[in-house]
Amino acid sequence: MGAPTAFCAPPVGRGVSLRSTAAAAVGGRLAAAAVATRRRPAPPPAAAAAGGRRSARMDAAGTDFDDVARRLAEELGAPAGDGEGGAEGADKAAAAAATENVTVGPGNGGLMRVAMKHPASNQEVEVYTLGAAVTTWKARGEDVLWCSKENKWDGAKPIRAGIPLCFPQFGPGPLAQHGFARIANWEVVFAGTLDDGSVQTVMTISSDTDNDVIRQWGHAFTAEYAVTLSPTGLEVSLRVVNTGTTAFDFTAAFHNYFAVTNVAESRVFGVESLPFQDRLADGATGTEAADGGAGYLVDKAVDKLYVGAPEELAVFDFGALKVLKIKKSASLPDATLWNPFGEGGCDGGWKNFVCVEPAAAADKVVLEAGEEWLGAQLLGVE
Ligand SMILES: O=P(O)(O)OC[C@H]1O[C@@H](O)[C@H](O)[C@@H](O)[C@@H]1O
Repeated sequence: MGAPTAFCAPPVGRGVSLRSTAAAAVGGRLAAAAVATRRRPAPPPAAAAAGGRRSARMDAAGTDFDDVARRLAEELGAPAGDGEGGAEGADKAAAAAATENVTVGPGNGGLMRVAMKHPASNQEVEVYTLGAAVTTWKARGEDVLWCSKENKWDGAKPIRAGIPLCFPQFGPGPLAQHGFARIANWEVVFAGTLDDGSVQTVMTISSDTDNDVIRQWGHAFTAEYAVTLSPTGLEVSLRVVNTGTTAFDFTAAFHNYFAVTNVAESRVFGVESLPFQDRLADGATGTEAADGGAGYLVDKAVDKLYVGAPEELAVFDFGALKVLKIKKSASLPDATLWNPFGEGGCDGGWKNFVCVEPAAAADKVVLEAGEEWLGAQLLGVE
């Protein structure tokens, strides 16, 4: 079968559109739901890639991920479609799938949640409008992402689970740690099935969003976050558009919490010999040791920003004999590796996660008026 090759799925399909009435959550809770079926809206017009970085809309053809996708699809018996729908019957099926595979409603703590299924590949994902937080991703019935048992689900704090979205500031700085994206209430603008059978939800925030911290940042922007399930795996992409008349800059990251059986028996591949900034040593710079292909063993606290990390990174969970793969866009040139390794850290569940976080952080992304930036990652599991 032809595995999807576009890293960022083409935004055409049928689905559930939830304009602000549905997403108009009070304190992050579901207030009302108005559901209609429509075509996925066109994205903002493409603008110049920011700061000379190339667009994150990458073609995954020819990468290991195509092999992952093919194997996954074969193993899981995904339909060998040629992507050429169009018949009336297929249209009806697609329309039905749009609602069958997507459920929108209150989740933990009554917070609004979009739950999506991709039955052909036996994957499920949950995304909350609070922080556009992907909290759960199940592949073949198993959790790939870690979720803290200490979450209160009360909207007061960012959700510690899955893929917190860090924007427009990664780490500490003038704004709250990791920026406002992970604590803002995002508006769902699309949730449904795309023409290629992928299942997607798209959420946005902008300078018009009613949020004090966004106002405090003071820049005119829109941010659109797309979460897509396809036979290839889970893809998330963040598009930021400067809608104002003056330039601004930002940093960003996908703060992946990968679930592992035991962090001390996990190895991270792709960081050997890379330059890094050590956040546990006031940002001191260094170069990671060569690991001879054995990977980085997470056997003590680590909080490093690798500068110029490769496009593909992986975590090997020896306990489960599982490989978690990340393919990141060139617009996210860096990657953080983090685990507090101890009860004194932020969460009692530290033994069961390792964070590998594609980031644009060592250098700020500069967006001139009218420009847009797109950062994306594709996660797979073997
Ligand atoms: O506790 P938070 O704000 O979610 O951050 C968790 C960690 O996130 C990582 O990305 C940072 O590198 C760490 O320094 C930080 O401790």
